Amino acid sequence: MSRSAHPAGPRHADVLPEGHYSAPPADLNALDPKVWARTVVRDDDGVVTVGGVDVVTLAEQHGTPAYILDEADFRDRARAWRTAFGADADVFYAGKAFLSRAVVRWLHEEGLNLDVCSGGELATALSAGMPADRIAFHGNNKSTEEIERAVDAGVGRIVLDSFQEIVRVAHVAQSRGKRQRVQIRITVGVEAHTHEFIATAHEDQKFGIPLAGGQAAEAVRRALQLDGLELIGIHSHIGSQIFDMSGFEVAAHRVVGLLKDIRDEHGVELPEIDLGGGLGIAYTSDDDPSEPHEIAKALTEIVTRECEAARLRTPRISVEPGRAIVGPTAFTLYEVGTVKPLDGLRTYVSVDGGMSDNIRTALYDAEYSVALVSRVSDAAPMPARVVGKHCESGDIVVKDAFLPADLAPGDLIAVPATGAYCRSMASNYNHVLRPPVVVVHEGESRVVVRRETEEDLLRLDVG
Ligand SMILES: Cc1ncc(COP(=O)(O)O)c(C=O)c1O
Ligand SMILES: N[C@@H](CCCC[NH3+])C(=O)O
Repeated sequence: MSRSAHPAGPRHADVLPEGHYSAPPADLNALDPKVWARTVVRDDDGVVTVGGVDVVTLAEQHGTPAYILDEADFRDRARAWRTAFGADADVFYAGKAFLSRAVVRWLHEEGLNLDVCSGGELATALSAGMPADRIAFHGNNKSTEEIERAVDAGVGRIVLDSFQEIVRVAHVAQSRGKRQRVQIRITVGVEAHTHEFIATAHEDQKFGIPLAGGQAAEAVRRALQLDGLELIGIHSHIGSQIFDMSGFEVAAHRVVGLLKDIRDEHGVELPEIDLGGGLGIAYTSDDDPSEPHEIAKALTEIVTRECEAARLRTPRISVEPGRAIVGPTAFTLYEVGTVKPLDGLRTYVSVDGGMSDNIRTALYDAEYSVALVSRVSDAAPMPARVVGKHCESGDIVVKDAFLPADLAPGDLIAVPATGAYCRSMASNYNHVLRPPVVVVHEGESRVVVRRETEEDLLRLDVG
């Protein structure tokens, strides 16, 4: 790594630029355990290590940018969810957050189930040995071919999302002489306290069947009549990156209300209720997420209380955390390419990736943290913006950050909490190659998803 001198010029502003800046952190070299994977520490020589491997070695061996995933942390968090919910509930990891065969094996070993939402995720899950009966198949527009594959594989449940799908799944199951276990996803009319694009239980959006106007009750009526379906429960997912449990409380109240109506109308008590995922994680030191045992206790109490009030047997609960398991377990390692101080504004730090490896900042105005990880620095904090290499001014990875004023090309910086929805939403914009996922564990690193190559891109271009 070369380290060239930066041009003279203001490297820290007296007046902070517009944005979400608070006072600079007391110690820029400190790594807040809230946002970093659990085995991350700074060595005596100032270099950050994770899983016992230092970031300079990781960059040399695997290149940058790279997603670095802490296996021990992933397993710990998965196990904590499993233990918190206990034997009377099921935890389905939401594969959309990040899925690879290694992840599927860890989930299997740690006793979790898996939520998939496309044929591609289903194929990954099955190819890595996840038993089909522990897979839930989601999606608001599953193709007939995807439904056939799911039914043929014997998935444990298909979550029905529309009236058309009720008929399609019943038809496919019946044509195979099967009875497919299904849940119906409903929208309960909750405005979750999160970004508009990731809230999913208000009525004016594409997911689920509205409770309002009796549509959900009608969907249940139809599903109960079809021989190809075994209706096992009702599903609700209210959104993502949520800290406030009150949305789940309202959702549980309304789902249980529907279970009661079903009992009264059909004389059937559906045995399961799925409250989806959506639990928030810390992206910056300002975020305070709950622990899995607190979430499990709160959700179980809400459902039990609502069922007692409705004189229903408490159904088996399932949840679908994605971000809360994988999000904190990884960071993205970048090399600084250019450092551009803009007078009276801030310093633009360009890295070798960008919106193609993390679209969340551009898409949701998401906030991230960042730290210099290849060395320590005693330099003053400078207001900075970490940007990528794409031909797009919105190509921002970390919008408002402080980095040390002596930051220079060749330094390694890392953005924590990028385990969820970064690799899984990565693109090839500008034909930039998607980074690898490197797993670190007990002093070893290994690639579980390799870096894309130009040959990969050219192979797709058959014209
Ligand atoms: C149905 C369903 N379940 C689970 C999840 C996982 O959400 P999160 O990663 O926020 O826990 C999602 C995504 O929002 C989802 O749509
Ligand atoms: N992809 C989103 C969340 C949507 C999750 C799936 N419904 C994110 O990065 O926050």
